Amino acid sequence: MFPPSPKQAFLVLNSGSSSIKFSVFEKTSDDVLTMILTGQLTGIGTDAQFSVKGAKGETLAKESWAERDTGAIAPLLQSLIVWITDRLPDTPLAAAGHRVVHGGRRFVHPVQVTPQVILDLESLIPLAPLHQPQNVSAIRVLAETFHDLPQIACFDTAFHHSQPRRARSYALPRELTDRGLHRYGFHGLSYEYIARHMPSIAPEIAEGRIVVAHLGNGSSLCALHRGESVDTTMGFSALEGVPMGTRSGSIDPGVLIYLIRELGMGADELEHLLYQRSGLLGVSGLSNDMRVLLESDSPDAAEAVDLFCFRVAKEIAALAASMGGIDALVFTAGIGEHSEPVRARICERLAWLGITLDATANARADGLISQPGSLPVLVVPTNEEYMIARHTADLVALKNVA
Ligand SMILES: Nc1ncnc2c1ncn2[C@@H]1O[C@H](COP(=O)(O)OP(=O)(O)O)[C@@H](O)[C@H]1O
Ligand SMILES: CC(=O)OP(=O)(O)O
Ligand SMILES: [Mg+2]
Repeated sequence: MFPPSPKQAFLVLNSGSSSIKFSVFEKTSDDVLTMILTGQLTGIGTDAQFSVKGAKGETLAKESWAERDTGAIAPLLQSLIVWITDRLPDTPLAAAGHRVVHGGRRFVHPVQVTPQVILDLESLIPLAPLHQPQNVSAIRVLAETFHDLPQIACFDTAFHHSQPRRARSYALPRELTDRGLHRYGFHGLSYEYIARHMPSIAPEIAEGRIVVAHLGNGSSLCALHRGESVDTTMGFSALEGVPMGTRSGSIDPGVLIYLIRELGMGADELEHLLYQRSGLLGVSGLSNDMRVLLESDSPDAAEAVDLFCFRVAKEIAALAASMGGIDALVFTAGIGEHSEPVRARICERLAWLGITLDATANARADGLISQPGSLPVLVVPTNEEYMIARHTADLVALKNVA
């Protein structure tokens, strides 16, 4: 008999465009990962707010970090790391795991970060300008703080690697496809978490054809068959697919040619328009936050919500067509998990697919929310941080890097 391996702690960072989500997990000798604290730094660049909860949901911190917020992510990350390390349990920190949005063609599995990996990730910044700089920044700040701490990069794009070529291709000349101008897909850690947990949540449908709607500030949908990604709405960048908080979603490329030629827009202006000024914010002229739009009586806000629901319903049907049918629909992420009216409106549009929601269950939003006899519709909370911790712990154990 080998002695049980000692406990290890893992720090997880999920750095987004305007927020950093973080968690600390503890791994016990039986390889179980338990979250011991989780928090977020939101509103970066406007009015940073810091909040942390413990394992039982108790509040450990709720502070305004507005006066240290210059919009730059590195100093905020340094403060965050100081806060976390002061409260780490006795368990030694074995590694840090990061969500990295774009893995390009090279990274199709989690990898240990090396100086070369950092350079490779930096070269992918143009493909994910809203996320990748923050992801790389988080890796650099941690490397400066903990010189010898192994860091593992886990990619949003990796889970979609299983897709057939036809789902990953654009109808472009072959030489451009061969240069990497193809569809990658994102939110893979979220879809992987859902796919892994479906067997325990709904074993009778877990191996079937499931459309997962990850609706948050960034939104995409994924067609899962036998637990693998076979198609998804985001493509080369995190712009394709449904409209999002501030992103346009799919748009006729002719519009872009028009904007360049007739309105004289340059690449930076176009990027800012499509990533930051469009989507729910652009249509409503009010906010990127679905909660604000649902509470507003402005017709433009109502139009933004309607456009969002219409486009999500259309993509659900499109992904069902990709799989030759659909056995279940799953809602997840900020809007998917928490917005009863948005789920109801999307599902109303899909009555023809055999979907009828149970209004009481939809209000409760816990597991199955459809009526008996309907195509099953579920709400499943996602947990990208757990998935990152799992990959990080597995890679550390495999390589014995800690
Ligand atoms: N109760 C709610 N009703 C409607 N929308 C909500 C609710 N709670 C959160 N949201 C939406 O979820 C979004 C954040 O989702 P999240 O998955 O955390 O996004 P991201 O990770 O992309 O930042 C917010 O912008 C907000 O619009
Ligand atoms: C890829 C992406 O859109 O991520 P997020 O939802 O965190 O913005
Ligand atoms: Mg997210």
